[in-house]
Formats: sequence, C-alpha cells, structure tokens
Amino acid sequence: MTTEEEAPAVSSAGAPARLAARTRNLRKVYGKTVAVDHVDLDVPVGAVLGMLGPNGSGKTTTIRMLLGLVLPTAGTVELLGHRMPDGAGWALPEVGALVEGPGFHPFLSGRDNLLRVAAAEPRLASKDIPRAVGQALERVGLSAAANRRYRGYSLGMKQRLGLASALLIPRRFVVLDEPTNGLDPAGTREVRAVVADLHASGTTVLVSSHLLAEVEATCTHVAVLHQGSVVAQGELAELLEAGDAGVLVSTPDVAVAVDALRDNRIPAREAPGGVRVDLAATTAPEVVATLVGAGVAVHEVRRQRTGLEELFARLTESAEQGPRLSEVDTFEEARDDARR
Ligand SMILES: Nc1ncnc2c1ncn2[C@@H]1O[C@H](COP(=O)(O)OP(=O)(O)OP(=O)(O)O)[C@@H](O)[C@H]1O
Repeated sequence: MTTEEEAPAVSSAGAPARLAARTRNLRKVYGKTVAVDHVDLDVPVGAVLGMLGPNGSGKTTTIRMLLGLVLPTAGTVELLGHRMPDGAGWALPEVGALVEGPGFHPFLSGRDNLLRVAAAEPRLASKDIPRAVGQALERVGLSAAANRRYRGYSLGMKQRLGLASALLIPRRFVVLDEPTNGLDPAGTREVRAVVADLHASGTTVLVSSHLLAEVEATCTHVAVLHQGSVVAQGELAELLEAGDAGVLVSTPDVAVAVDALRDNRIPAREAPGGVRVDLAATTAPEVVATLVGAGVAVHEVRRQRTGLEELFARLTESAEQGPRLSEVDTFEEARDDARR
C-alpha cells in the first residue's frame, strides 16, 4: 500500500516546489461559452494571491478546476506539487477551501453543520472535533449564532460558516472564493484579519475578489482576469509601481491643457485636481515644455501613484481594445510591450 511519505509529487518534473499551485494553458468551455482560456497561473508558496476580475471573468471556474471540482477542457493543474484531478487525494487534505454554495444542511444549526464537516475530516481526531469547531466559529465571529438553523442565516452568516469550514484545521493552502461577498464592513475587516493571520502563519492563500480595494489591502500578489484570460500577474508592489507612470498637472486651464497635450500625441485627461498625463510614451519635462509652449499656466506637477484601481481599469480596457495582453505570461512583458 502506498504511504503518505510515498505520495507521488510532480515537483521534480512539474511545478517548482516554490509554487503552491500552477496552471498551464488552462481552458474551460461550457457549450459556446469560453469561461477560462489559456490561463497560466502561478501561486507562490507563502503568497496571498488576489485573483481579481469583474463578474464572469472566470475566477470561480479557475478555482473549481484548481480544486478538482470541475474538469478542464484543456490544460494542466498542479496543486501542492500534485497533478489534478488525479492527485486530489494527496493535495486536498492540505487545502482548505471556501467555494460558492457550500453544501450545508438547511435544517441543522451552523455548529452542527460544522461538526458534520469536521467528522469527515481525516486529519481531525474525534476528541478534537468540538474544540476545533468552537475555535473556527469564534474565528469568523459566528459563535453567538452558532446554534441557529442554517436556513435562517443571512448571506454574510453563510459566508462566515463557509469560511469557518475552510479553517477547521491548519492547512498549507487556503482558497477563498469571494469571501467578503455579502459581508458588512465589520465582517469584511474580520476576513482581512483572518487572511493576515493565515499569511503570518506561513499558509499560502488564494482569494478571489471583484473588489480592488480588498485585494490592495490584503494581498502580496495579484492575478488580473478579464474575459477568461490572465491579463496581468505578479507581485502587488511591482504592479503598483508599474502603474506609476503618470503625473498630475495642476492648472486653471484644464481644457486647454488637455487639448495642447493631445495635439502633441501625449495621452491626457481631466482628473480631480487638474490634468492626468500618462508618461508611458513621454517625460515630465516634455509635458511641462508642451504646456508652457501652449501658454498654459502650470502651478504644480506631481508624480501620481496610479493605484490598483487605475491599473485594473487600464489593463481591462487594453484587453478589450487590444493587442491581447493575455498572450503574455507576466506583467513584466506586458509592461515592456506597452513601452515599445
Ligand atoms: N456551469 C456553468 N455552465 C455554463 N456556463 C458557466 C458555468 N459556470 C460558469 N459559466 C460561465 O463562465 C463564465 C465565467 O464564470 P465564472 O463564474 O468563472 O466567473 P467569475 O469571475 O467567478 O464571476 P463572478 O464574480 O460573477 O462569480 C461566465 O460567462 C459564466 O456564465
């Protein structure tokens, strides 16, 4: 019989050990809908990776394929070094997951539902179950409502229970699909704290969200999905820095300034506080010279951190208008392309 020590890992031939999950050329087609297309996703060990994308961009489908809940139409998935879905028996005990629509029993209380989940958890000894359940409920702020029927739970309470089931025992990898969906601001803060705790304890986390601020606040890495494809991925700080190529010009002559810059093929637009100028194809001195040459009064020129929000909008817009950014593997390449 195969023992746990002999688990067939693909690390040597496949995913480097520094990746908790890796997909290559991943594709899922439902009828005529291409839900996920050519997704090459790398989740580094120890990262909190935010999978960011608008509704319908393929986040849930990608997560379901990662966990072996849905079979890919094409491509490969490696989870903790094991090829999925064949390696599910090895990988999944190390993975806690909150995915859409966890199958809780409507007539059982939150606590009883969790006790059932815990009883099916091979790594939890029977004697440890009540304590583990109590701690998980406490951690997600559900202790007070633990004995109420699941049927009467609000969406936020259901989300909390799903999160609790992902946290029953320590895991190497935790996957959370839209964990703040339906939560109030306090609940959102609690989820952030849970993610921060997991990160501090060395757990790799993959969290999906369509909320940019959420990802910016909690993640070390980001993968941006758009229409089923990854349009950018990498370290959050790098992505933010890459989006930093812009200045804000303070001027009373906003409309004249925008026209003058655009006449000189410099991308510019009105923004709160003045005119926002994209420096991808120009420099700040050139911007100032152009404006002064056009008789525009320039009061101040400030470098502007773009923020993930602007980056996200820019990337998804360029994916729509395109050369397809999804055809590059990393944001580095996308950025280089943009500079050419
Ligand atoms: N079981 C299914 N049958 C048919 N189409 C599906 C199925 N699951 C997903 N899709 C389609 O695939 C696309 C991607 O959906 P998916 O749920 O993965 O996106 P998402 O980014 O998670 O969206 P949301 O943020 O709304 O949950 C959508 O067009 C969706 O309608």
